[in-house]
Amino acid sequence: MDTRGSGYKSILDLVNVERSFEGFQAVKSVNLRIKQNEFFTIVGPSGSGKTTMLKMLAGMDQPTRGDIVLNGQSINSLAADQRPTCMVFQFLALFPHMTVGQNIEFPMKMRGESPEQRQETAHRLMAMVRLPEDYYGKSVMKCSGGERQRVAIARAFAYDPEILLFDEPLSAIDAKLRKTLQKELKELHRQSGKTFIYITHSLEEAMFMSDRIGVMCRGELVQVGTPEDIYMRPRNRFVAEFMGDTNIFDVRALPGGGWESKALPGVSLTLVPKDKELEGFVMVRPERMQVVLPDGPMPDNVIDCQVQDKFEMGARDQYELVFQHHPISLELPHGSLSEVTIGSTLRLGWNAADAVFVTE
Ligand SMILES: Nc1ncnc2c1ncn2[C@@H]1O[C@H](COP(=O)(O)OP(=O)(O)OP(=O)(O)O)[C@@H](O)[C@H]1O
Repeated sequence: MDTRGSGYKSILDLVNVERSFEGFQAVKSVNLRIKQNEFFTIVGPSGSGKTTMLKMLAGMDQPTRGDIVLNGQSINSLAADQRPTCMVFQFLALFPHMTVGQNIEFPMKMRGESPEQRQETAHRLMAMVRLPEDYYGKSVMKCSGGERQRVAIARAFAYDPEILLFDEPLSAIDAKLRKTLQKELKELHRQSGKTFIYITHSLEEAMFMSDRIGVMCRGELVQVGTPEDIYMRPRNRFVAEFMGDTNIFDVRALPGGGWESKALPGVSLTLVPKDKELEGFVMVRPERMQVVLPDGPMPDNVIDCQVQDKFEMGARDQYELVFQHHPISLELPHGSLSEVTIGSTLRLGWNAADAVFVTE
């Protein structure tokens, strides 16, 4: 699939990039154009080829076919240390016997910068990643996980790369600190003007941080788009289901008008087809389902469901229901339906505009 697009300045172009391991294609003919200063996130199930992609961009692995083009020049044959990229890992490769300052200064030392120059830059980078000034002489072994991650990010910036590559940098960090670091990384991206390419298993993190998201499945880049595109306008059923809970119904146009679904027998549906399709699947996100009240507005589609379970998820409540035997998901702000009991009947509905056509 060609997801290169046009009309903007790209820093990195992947042209038919493939990587095979003894006949097994871990990455299949990927075409992608990454914009300068973009925050681009790759998501996908385990084994879908995300790390293999990132390693090829870093020069730690080579494509078996295709070209990686940086600022218009192929960099396939450039070694990792000659590329303007730097990788930040989940299990950060800091030097344990060194101080925070020495770790951050390492790339500058390799470049032969003077101790004064190095120290000045190290302090500037420490301030940038919000490390206290007196941490300069502290052993990294005495830093917390979050502080070490900040040291690793500061050191990555000390290489002064054009592109920073992040392989799940926050996955080993607890939820509260992760949220803080996500905000800081986003701000760092904005301030630095560098291009970030990021891998995460957290869809929430991807949605929160990225300008665009690329979804991988079995080595293929199946969709590239803004977080809203990917969540609300998934290209196929895999992306719809991977990017969050969803209701999926098979649908067919009826000869006399209206639609039917095997999943919802006896219900005549109102839908707005994409591209004059006569059958396929539609997706309705659980938060787009509405509870139909006797004196409230009537959505285009209405079904009576039985409540099977309720899960309180902080600010949101999730409900599992069934229409006959078909599972239905509903998500509401916490406390919206305090009187509903398990086993009771709830009238749900959705508007035609909230049902998105997806291919198999
Ligand atoms: N050096 C290798 N030799 C053989 N197979 C490999 C090698 N590296 C990766 N693979 C295979 O390529 C596929 C993609 O691996 P990759 O690590 O890129 O996936 P991933 O999407 O990053 O997974 P995860 O989310 O679990 O980290 C997997 O099936 C993996 O076993």
